[in-house]
Amino acid sequence: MIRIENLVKSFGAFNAVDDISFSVPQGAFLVLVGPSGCGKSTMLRMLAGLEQPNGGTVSFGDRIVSDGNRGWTIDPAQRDTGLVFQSYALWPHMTVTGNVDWPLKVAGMAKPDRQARVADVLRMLGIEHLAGRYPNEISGGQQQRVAIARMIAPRPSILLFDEPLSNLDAKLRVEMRTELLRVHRATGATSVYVTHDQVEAMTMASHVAVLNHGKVEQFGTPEELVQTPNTAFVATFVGTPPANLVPVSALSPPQAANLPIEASAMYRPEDLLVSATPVDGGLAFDFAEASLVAGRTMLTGTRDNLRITAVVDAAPRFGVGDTVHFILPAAPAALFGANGERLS
Ligand SMILES: Nc1ncnc2c1ncn2[C@@H]1O[C@H](COP(=O)(O)OP(=O)(O)OP(=O)(O)O)[C@@H](O)[C@H]1O
Repeated sequence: MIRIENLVKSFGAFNAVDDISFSVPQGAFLVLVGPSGCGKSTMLRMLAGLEQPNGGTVSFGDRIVSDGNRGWTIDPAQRDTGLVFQSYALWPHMTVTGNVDWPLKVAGMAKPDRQARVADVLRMLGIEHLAGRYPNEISGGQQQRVAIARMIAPRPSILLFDEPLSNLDAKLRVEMRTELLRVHRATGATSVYVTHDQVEAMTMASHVAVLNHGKVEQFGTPEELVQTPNTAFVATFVGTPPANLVPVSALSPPQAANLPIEASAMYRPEDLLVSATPVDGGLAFDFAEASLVAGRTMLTGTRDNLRITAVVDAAPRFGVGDTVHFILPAAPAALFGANGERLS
């Protein structure tokens, strides 16, 4: 189990991590997701013991490993964690085997045990045929597999990943997500995974912490975040495509009736319809783009600073310069106040 209580990390007067608390059970796949600068990497570095918190605690199981209130933290090497970064950071002068063997050697494992363990993890990552190659003789995706093999070889009980797939091309990223989850399950470890990509978060996580400005906007399962977003930020950050948020002041009279004028209404893309001709209660937007998604059409319109997306079974063909009329359901799926808090 990982328990984080009232964790704070400040750089000067600025709180990069601002009083964060949550816990996940053993075996969880926790994803920390949020926009650039929200404090994800700082959180992960505190879990790894690379950064000393200024307040609060981090516990692994029953053991407190960092205590910001008392000003101490257990050394990274003594925390039973493994860390993989975006850059693979393999040792260039060592072969794949040498790289994966190194942490076992440092841990004082006997040679025959090391050989067996290296063979095991190379097989687990599907890279046994690369054992004798040097890092500059293998691809980026293969290097990342080696980095992951090196991390799991000493059997850490907590696996920490900092944007591990961001250097890979789109197709490989999708394949590696599945691979990583397989490795996570095979090791039985608890994983913490940092990404700014909400799709990665929603497809991989058992638990998600959505961070924004050093705070947790919402903590929950991917389903909870999509079905019941607590804030306007979460509503428009998660989901493929994310929900639409329309200021009540921009709605047509039938939809706006009885809603507070300063609020924003949430509509799910799959609850909207589109029309090429004006419709009572419809909202007129400039056509922006359309694409096919699993046999349905995803259609986006823009107007001033507003953007709205519908996913529909069939849509007329629109071109640049056309007006699209979006038809909203009678009531929004959720309502958020001016400061982003959920009203209903
Ligand atoms: N050593 C440091 N000194 C001063 N400020 C720092 C330091 N490390 C991080 N910060 C600041 O703390 C905030 C959080 O940084 P962090 O790297 O944790 O964000 P992040 O969510 O991981 O962002 P990204 O997705 O861009 O990597 C940022 O505003 C950053 O500028």
